[in-house]
Amino acid sequence: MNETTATLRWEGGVDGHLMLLDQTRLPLDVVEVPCRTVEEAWDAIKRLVVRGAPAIGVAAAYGVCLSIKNGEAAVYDVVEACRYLATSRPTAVNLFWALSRMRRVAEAPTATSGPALAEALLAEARAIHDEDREMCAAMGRHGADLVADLPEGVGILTHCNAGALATGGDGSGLSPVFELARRGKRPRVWVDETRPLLQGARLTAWELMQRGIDCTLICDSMAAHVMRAGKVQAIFVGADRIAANGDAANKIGTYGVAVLAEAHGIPLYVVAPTSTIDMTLATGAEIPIEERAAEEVTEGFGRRTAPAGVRVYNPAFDVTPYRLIKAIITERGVFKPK
Ligand SMILES: CSC[C@H]1O[C@H](OP(=O)(O)O)[C@H](O)[C@@H]1O
Repeated sequence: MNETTATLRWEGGVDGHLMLLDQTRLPLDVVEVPCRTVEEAWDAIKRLVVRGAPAIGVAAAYGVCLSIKNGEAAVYDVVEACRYLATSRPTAVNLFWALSRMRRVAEAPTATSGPALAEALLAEARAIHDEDREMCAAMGRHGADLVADLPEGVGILTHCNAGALATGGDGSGLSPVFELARRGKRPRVWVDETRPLLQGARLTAWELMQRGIDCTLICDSMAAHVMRAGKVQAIFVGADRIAANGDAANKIGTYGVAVLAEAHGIPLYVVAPTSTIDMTLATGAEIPIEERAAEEVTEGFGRRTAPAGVRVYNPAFDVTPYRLIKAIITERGVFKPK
C-alpha cells in the first residue's frame, strides 16, 4: 500500500471543516472522516481517530475553529469550545498548550469579533500546524545527528507510534528514523506492537512499510529478548508530557522499555517538541495519567480475550524518570536531563 493521506487538514475557509485520517481504521482502511462540529472534534480525540500529543494539539486548534458560525466567531463560543475540548484527554499537554493559544487570540486586549476573529482563529490554527511541521523536521535532523556514528543497519526499537500519524508533520519519535533512512543508514526497526491499542502494530509498522524502511513487529514482551540478543543499538520514543526535571510521560510500557534499556546499556531517547514540556510540573509524579475503558484490554478490536466481569486496570501512559533517559531531542536541540 502506498497511501499518502495527511494525518489531519483543514478543508475550506472560515466556514470549512477538519478532515482526519481515521487512525482507528488503519492499517486495513485508509479513510478520511470530517469533523464539522466542536463535539465531533472532541469525539475524534477521545476515540483516537486522531492521536499523538502534537496531532491532538493541532486537531484541537482546528476544533476551536469549528465554533465559527456563518463566518463569524464569538469570544464566548471560543472560550466554551476551549473548555470543552480540554476535557477530551488529560495527559498530552500539547492539547492544553494549543487551546491556550487559541483562547489568547479571542481574549487578547486587541481581540476582534465576528468575521475578523474568525479569520484570526483560523490563522492561529494554521500557524500551530505549520510550526508543528517545522518542529518535526528539526527533531529528525537533531536526532539523526545525535546517533550519526551508529553503523549502517543500526537496530532501533520503537514503542507506540510517534510518527507522522502522531503529529502535524513528519513525526517526533520516528522523525530521526526517517532522517537516518534518508541519509542511507538503512535502520532496522524493531516495532513494539504496544498493547492494548496496538499503535505500534497498526500504525508504526504501517508508516515504516509505506516508506520502505526495514521493520520487524514484536510483542511488547519480546523487547527484552531482542535487546539481550544485541539487535538494538538505540531506542526512540515520543512523549505526551515532560515535566520540568525531564521525567517523561509516554504510552504505557515505555517505562518498562526504559528499565530494560538501562539493563542492556542501550540509550533511550525521548523525541518531543517543546510544546510537550510542562514547566509548571516539577516532576513526572504530577503528570495526570489517563485511564481508559476496560474493553480496550478485555475485547480489543471486538474479540473478547478475558472473562466477562474481570477487573481491569488500563492506564494509557506511564512516566519514565529522567535518569533513564539518555537525552531529550526537541526542535531546539538536544537536552540531557541532569
Ligand atoms: C508524538 S506523541 C505520540 C505519543 O502519543 C501516543 O499516545 P496515544 O496514541 O494514546 O495518543 C503515545 O504516547 C506516543 O508516544
